[in-house]
Amino acid sequence: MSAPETSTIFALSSGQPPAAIAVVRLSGPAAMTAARALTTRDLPAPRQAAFRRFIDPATGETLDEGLLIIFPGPRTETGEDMAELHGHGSRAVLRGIETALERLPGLRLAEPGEFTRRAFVNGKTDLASIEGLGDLLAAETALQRRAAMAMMGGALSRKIELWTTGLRRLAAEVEARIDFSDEGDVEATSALTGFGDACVAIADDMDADLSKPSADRLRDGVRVAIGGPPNAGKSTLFNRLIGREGAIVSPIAGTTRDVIEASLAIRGIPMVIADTAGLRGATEDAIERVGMALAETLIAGADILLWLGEGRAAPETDARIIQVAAKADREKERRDGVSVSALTGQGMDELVEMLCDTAQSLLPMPGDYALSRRQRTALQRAAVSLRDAAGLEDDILIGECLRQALGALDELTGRATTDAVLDELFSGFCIGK
Ligand SMILES: Nc1nc2c(c(=O)[nH]1)N(C=O)[C@@H](CNc1ccc(C(=O)N[C@@H](CCC(=O)O)C(=O)O)cc1)CN2
Ligand SMILES: Nc1nc2c(ncn2[C@@H]2O[C@H](COP(=O)(O)OP(=O)(O)OP(=O)(O)O)[C@@H](O)[C@H]2O)c(=O)[nH]1
Ligand SMILES: [Mg+2]
Repeated sequence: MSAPETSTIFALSSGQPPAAIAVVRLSGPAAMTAARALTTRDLPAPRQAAFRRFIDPATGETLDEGLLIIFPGPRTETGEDMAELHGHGSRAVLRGIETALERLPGLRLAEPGEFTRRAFVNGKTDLASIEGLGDLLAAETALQRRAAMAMMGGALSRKIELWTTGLRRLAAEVEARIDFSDEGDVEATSALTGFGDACVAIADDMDADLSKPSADRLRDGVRVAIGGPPNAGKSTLFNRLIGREGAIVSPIAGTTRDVIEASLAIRGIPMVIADTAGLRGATEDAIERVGMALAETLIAGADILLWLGEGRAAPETDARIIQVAAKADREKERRDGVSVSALTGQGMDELVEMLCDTAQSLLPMPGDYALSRRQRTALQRAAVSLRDAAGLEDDILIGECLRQALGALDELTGRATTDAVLDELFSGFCIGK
């Protein structure tokens, strides 16, 4: 553990001024004396809001009036002494309070994420939970919020602890064997019944987590492409889905050339819906040809394809395909897929329902966390090392694999993380968090 912090940090933790109320937080050894210096009367009882005037200790001038709360460490968010001034959120008030604080010895403005970083350094939280907090701060939809809350609440951290405990036990077994192997007649670890199985069981558990939907889809939205031949009604459907005239509609075949994207949440599910150029065998128009190539690329990389195929087969794609029989108000004969008229709205509820059900299956279950790219790569390395360990004969090599797996897990919790990784992570946070 590193040396205790000597500096006391402060920052506006609420939204940017002007605002109704502003919360200035302080954390560090001088938090209490600073709170005392800036307010009238005595410090209130811990964790109880009390009304005070906020004064500039240099001049005695009243800057504002508001609520003061003190939080004596170590049972605080950062583990240090903390205080909060809840004042009025004007620029002038904030400038007055910040200037007064800055002049006090040992106080300085916090860096982005520095409160959270102190919580981490003081063992109040681990990296997985902090990544959950970062996701929560960025959450725009209910689904994102639920996944972030699960991660922040320690659902992944607890799982990592379980794997770590299991791995340490296996590693200790191997170490003991290596130590005693000079004394002869010690069975190799690989020959022990259950050792390989125990490694594989943990790796399987990790892979089960890795096979779940990733945070990318949750953060960026499920990619939905609308495709089909020219004039099929793709742009009309696109406009109906996004609720505005985002794409040009016309009776001329080949109207849409560019990919037109809209990000939105439908029934709380984040999606990026893309309208594409109509696909047809041949065209004389060079620009339309480029548009068709763009459409094909986009369809190939989509998660879901709404295919307005009119009997034609969809192009190569890994996307889940939903067949749409468009212009249902006009075309009366039975066709494959959901009958929809984007013009009249007929069948739209059914289509949206199918779209949402399919999108849902690509996203984490409500209440389950989603792994970030950083977390996935670390966990993948742990699982691979474990499977390696299960297949080896030599105890020294087995021990090395287990150490590597443990190292990968330590990166997830932050037990073994470089300053560069921490800098990167916390720099994405706001000042005051
Ligand atoms: N006014 C205000 N609201 C806020 C925060 C804040 O700092 N100030 N938060 C800022 O993030 C969030 C709440 N997070 C918090 C996290 C830990 C502790 C805390 O005191 N933890 C202690 C004791 C916990 C307990 O009593 O069970 C600890 O962990 O030891 C407080 C707030 C959201 N709302
Ligand atoms: N009756 C009826 N007409 C529709 C419907 N949807 C689209 N249309 C008409 O069909 C024509 C083509 O519609 P678009 O939405 O531009 O078709 P598109 O598939 O985007 O065509 P391209 O961009 O050229 O590939 C327009 O005249 C629309 O008004 C529908 O549900 N019912
Ligand atoms: Mg179009």
